[in-house]
Amino acid sequence: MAAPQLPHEKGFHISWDQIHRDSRALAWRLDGRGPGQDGTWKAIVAITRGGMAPAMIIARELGVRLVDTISVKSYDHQTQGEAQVLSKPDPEMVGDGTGVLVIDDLVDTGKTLEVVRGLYPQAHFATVYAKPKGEPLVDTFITGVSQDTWIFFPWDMALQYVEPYRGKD
Ligand SMILES: O=P(O)(O)OC[C@H]1O[C@H](OP(=O)(O)OP(=O)(O)O)[C@H](O)[C@@H]1O
Ligand SMILES: Nc1nc2[nH]cnc2c(=O)[nH]1
Ligand SMILES: [Mg+2]
Repeated sequence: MAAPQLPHEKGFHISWDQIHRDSRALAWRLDGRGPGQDGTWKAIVAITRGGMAPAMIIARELGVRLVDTISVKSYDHQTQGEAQVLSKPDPEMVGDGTGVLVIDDLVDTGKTLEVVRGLYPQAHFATVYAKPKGEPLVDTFITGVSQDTWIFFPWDMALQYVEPYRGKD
């Protein structure tokens, strides 16, 4: 989990309940848009690690049983981040990506999707959240957030005590 790299004025804190609701909404948005019979999708590939949670929900909603992952690690250089593929899904299952849904939790700069799209040009790329710079790289997303927003996912957070607004009683 990369620490916020750019000055991010805003935080967008997502609960488990909200990521579940938004992932379900993405599933409904994707339903019937695949190349298969009745618009079905052949398989789902989750981009690790953030894409695995939405992918599980979408696979369950759309009845997709072929689910695999592509492991991608973003490096943070002084100048720019780049994404490196650590492991790939089963080539028999994925081929050029035809009928495959590639799922991630969010697209920010688009660097991750750019790399994966190069491998599977025929796949359909979907994320739950998108920032403006990454929007050209994604085919379907649910909620747009501003470029200066850092999205906090439930797996990155814990419930904690906060002081009363008016200080100690
Ligand atoms: O559009 P980009 O600028 O490439 O950023 C988007 C990617 O960054 C986050 O993953 P991260 O690299 O933090 O790894 P993780 O999902 O394993 O936590 C997020 O889950 C996306 O995969
Ligand atoms: N958690 C999280 N990871 C990111 N990676 C790139 N942008 C983001 C973001 O806004 N939130
Ligand atoms: Mg990720």
